[in-house]
Amino acid sequence: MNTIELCHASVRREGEFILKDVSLTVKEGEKIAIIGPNGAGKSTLINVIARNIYPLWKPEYALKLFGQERWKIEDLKKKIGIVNQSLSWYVNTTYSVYEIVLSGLYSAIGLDFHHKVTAEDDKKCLEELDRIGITHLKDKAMNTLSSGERSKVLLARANITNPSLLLLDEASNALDFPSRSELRKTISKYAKAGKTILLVTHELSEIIPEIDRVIIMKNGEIFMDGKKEEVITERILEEVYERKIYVDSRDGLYNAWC
Ligand SMILES: Nc1ncnc2c1ncn2[C@@H]1O[C@H](COP(=O)(O)OP(=O)(O)OP(=O)(O)O)[C@@H](O)[C@H]1O
Repeated sequence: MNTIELCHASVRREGEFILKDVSLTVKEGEKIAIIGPNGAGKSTLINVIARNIYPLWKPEYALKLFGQERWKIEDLKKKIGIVNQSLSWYVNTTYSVYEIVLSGLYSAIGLDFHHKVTAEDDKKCLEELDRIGITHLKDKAMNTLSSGERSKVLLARANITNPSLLLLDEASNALDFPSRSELRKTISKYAKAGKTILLVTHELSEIIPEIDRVIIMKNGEIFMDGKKEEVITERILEEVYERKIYVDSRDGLYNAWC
């Protein structure tokens, strides 16, 4: 089964197309990295898939998720875990880390009087905090955390429903070296558990060995989509970024600089 079938998605903002007729099929269990210059449309694509943004209507436009076009949004949200920079702003509140992670179960940001927290929900939250290594932050207010700590909370929140699709848009924002390494290991575990993963990143070193497909976006379009070894080359990256790029790889991980 395909987890994502997106056909002919276009998004226009302020008179400009920021996504231009993009089509994308992702098979169940696939792990994909999406790279490309700033402003290329990566986050827009992720937001279209998460149904946070609705593309221009045209007869050929379609978005099927998990084989279905129509979804009750609350059911869909439980199947998709998302980390992005907008969420990073939204969670910057006086809610505690525990409340923010737990509220992922209810597709909310923070707890409200109508959220009935069960013992099972509490257990899931504590497990997730432990998995990401942030149990010690449990009672801290979100607006007192460092950026890196906030990124870890978002990752825990994204996974609390045990979603089968993870959309990770610059999830490693502000993480230090050891935390990045931990993040790689965590994503690797999610990958081995069979989850479908779309990882948007500027850091090629985050493209874990389990990711074998890489999509490059440029100017609102898919510039290239293929096997990691064929896409991450100096020649292709130079064409995309329009400058001299050096690529190195070690132990299955890549690094690029210019
Ligand atoms: N609401 C909006 N109104 C106007 N322009 C927008 C809006 N949202 C996005 N854009 C523009 O669309 C383009 C694509 O944005 P998007 O965030 O998808 O890029 P990106 O590839 O994720 O970039 P980055 O790597 O910098 O995060 C950018 O030029 C951005 O300025």
